[in-house]
Amino acid sequence: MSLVSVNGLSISNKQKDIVKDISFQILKGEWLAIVGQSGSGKSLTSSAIGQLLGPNLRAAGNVSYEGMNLLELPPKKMRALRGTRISYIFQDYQGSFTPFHTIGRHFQEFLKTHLKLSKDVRKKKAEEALKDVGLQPEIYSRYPFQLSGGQLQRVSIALALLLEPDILIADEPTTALDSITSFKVLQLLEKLQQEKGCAILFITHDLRHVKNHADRILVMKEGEIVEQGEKRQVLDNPVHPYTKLLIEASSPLRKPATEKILEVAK
Ligand SMILES: Nc1ncnc2c1ncn2[C@@H]1O[C@H](COP(=O)(O)OP(=O)(O)OP(=O)(O)O)[C@@H](O)[C@H]1O
Repeated sequence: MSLVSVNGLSISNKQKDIVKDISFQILKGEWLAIVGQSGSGKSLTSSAIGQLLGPNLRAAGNVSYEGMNLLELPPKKMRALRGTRISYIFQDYQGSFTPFHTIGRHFQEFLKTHLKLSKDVRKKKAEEALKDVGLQPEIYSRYPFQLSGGQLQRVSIALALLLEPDILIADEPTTALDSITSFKVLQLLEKLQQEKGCAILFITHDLRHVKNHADRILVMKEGEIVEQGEKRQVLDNPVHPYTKLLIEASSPLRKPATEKILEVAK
């Protein structure tokens, strides 16, 4: 069942279209990965869904969610949806935290904005959420700089999932983490996704993560979707030459076709 339906989305600045008339669906509870070369428009696409584009960019088309076009939603309504029904986590998780506020204060303020609960209940909810992402309750009184990258990204996952959103948009959430920590964070994300039933729109460069976790894949190149389908179909029988190159380049057993990739990436 479709949760979000993107139809004819274009993103442009004054000079040109950067994302060009793309259409795709995010299905309820699925893990949809967007892959593609740097600059292909993955992040802009995910930002447009939550009206997070920079002021010099314009999105046209339709992003349908529960009968609304998210592109045209008044900013106040969009802010109310973000964090509750549609959540984000980013590569730059450090930037999501105020350095001189404890982790507990981040939870307190987030919950205060969205729910009417007493301070003690908010604290209890925060500690439970920390436990869900494998962190000790003591983390509540720590400051962001006292946590490792992996711990901090877990906290941002806990915050993003706190109000059980329908969709979590994860824009390269593990790029800044070492590979073992990335692996653990993504395992955790998949476990929570299964428990809570939310869909994940996952932006990544890394086909290994796609192989491990995605249900479906969208391949973007130069602002267009060149291929989309079920994971196995796309990985085992890629149709577009660019998808074939991406897969070839990510295979540890084959010599990366660097020259060809550079040529396609031009
Ligand atoms: N605010 C902006 N104004 C103008 N151009 C922008 C803006 N933000 C991004 N771009 C350009 O739009 C293109 C797509 O950017 P986007 O960040 O979506 O790419 P991406 O596929 O997510 O890349 P990466 O994998 O490197 O993060 C890039 O060429 C980028 O330079």
